[in-house]
Amino acid sequence: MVKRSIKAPAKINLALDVLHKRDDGYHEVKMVMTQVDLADRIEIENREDGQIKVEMSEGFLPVDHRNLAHQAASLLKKRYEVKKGAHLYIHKHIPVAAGLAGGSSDAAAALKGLNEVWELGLSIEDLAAIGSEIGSDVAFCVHGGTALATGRGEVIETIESPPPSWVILAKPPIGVSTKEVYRRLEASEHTANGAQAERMVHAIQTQDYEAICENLYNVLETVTLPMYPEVKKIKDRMLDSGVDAALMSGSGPTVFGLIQKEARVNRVYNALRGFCEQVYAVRLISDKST
Ligand SMILES: C[C@](O)(CO)[C@H](O)COP(=O)(O)OP(=O)(O)OC[C@H]1O[C@@H](n2ccc(N)nc2=O)[C@H](O)[C@@H]1O
Ligand SMILES: Nc1ncnc2c1ncn2[C@@H]1O[C@H](COP(=O)(O)OP(=O)(O)OP(=O)(O)O)[C@@H](O)[C@H]1O
Repeated sequence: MVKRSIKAPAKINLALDVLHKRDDGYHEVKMVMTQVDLADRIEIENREDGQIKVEMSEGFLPVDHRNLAHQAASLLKKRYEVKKGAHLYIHKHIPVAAGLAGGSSDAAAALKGLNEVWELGLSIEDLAAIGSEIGSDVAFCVHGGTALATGRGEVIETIESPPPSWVILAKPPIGVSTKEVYRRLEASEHTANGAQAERMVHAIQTQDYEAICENLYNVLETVTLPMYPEVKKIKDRMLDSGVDAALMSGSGPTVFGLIQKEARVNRVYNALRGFCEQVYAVRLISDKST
C-alpha cells in the first residue's frame, strides 16, 4: 500500500499590500510570504474503493467537502480522472482561523502527497494552479519557502529565504473573517503601490535583518486592529517584551514577533503566555522539502 506522511507548515506575511479591487470581487495584492516550523502533518494512503475520506485530530473541524484538504483531493481526482481514492489523516498543530493559512497548507500538502501516492507526475506549477482554485493562499503553500505573491495571491515568484530568526506567534481567542476585513479595507481611505513589498524583497535579498524588521508591513492591520483591540494589545505587549519587530499575519488575529537573539526568546514567550493562551516559539524555515 502506497503511503506518505507530509508536513504542512504555517505561513506568515512579512509584507502585505492591497493594490485595488478587481472585477471578480477579489483584491489585487502584493505580499511577501514565508513559512515557519509550526506544521500540521498529513498521512495519506490509497483507497481502492475510489472514495476520499478525511480524519482530523481536532474533532471540531469539518471532515467533509468543507475541509480544504478534502476539496484539494476531490478536485485533483476529478481533474485527472483518478480511479483510486485516498484516506487523509490530518494531525492539526496550526491554530485554526488564525491568519496562518493552516487549511490552505493542508490542501497544498494533500495535493503534493496525492501527486506521489496516485503517481500523477504533476509539476509544482500544475499543483499550484489547482490549489489556487481552492483558495488564494494555496499556491504559495504548494511552492513553500519564501515568495513575492501577486495577483490575488496565487502568482508566485520564489525568492531566497530571510536570515535565520526566531518567531513568536500569539493568537488571541477570536475569529476574524478574511472576507469582512477585505470588505472594510475597500471602504477605507487607502492608497497603495506595493512599495513596501518591494522593500521587503530587497531586504531579504540583501539578507539585511534590520531592514526586514523596519519594513514589516500589513495594510490589513488598519482594519483588524481597530476592530479587535485585543490584537493591538498583543502586538504592543510583544514589542514591550523585547521582540525586534512585530506584525499581524494575514487578516489576523495572530501577531508574530521576530527575535534574532535566542537568549531573549524565553522572556518574550513567558511575557505573552501570561496574557494569551495560544503562544508558540518557532523559527523561520528555508527548507522547502516536506
Ligand atoms: C489574507 C491572506 O491570508 C494573506 O495571505 C489572503 O489574502 C487570503 O487568503 P485565503 O484565506 O486563501 O482567501 P480565499 O479563501 O481565497 O478568500 C476568502 C475571501 O477573502 C477575500 N479576498 C481574498 C484574497 C484576495 N486577494 N482578495 C480578497 O478579496 C474574498 O472576499 C474571498 O471571498
Ligand atoms: N484542513 C483545515 N484546517 C483548518 N481549517 C479548515 C480546514 N479545512 C477547512 N477549514 C475551515 O477553514 C476556516 C479557516 O481556517 P484556516 O485555519 O485555514 O484559516 P486562516 O489561517 O485564517 O487562513 P488564511 O491565513 O489562509 O486566511 C475555518 O473556519 C475552518 O473551519
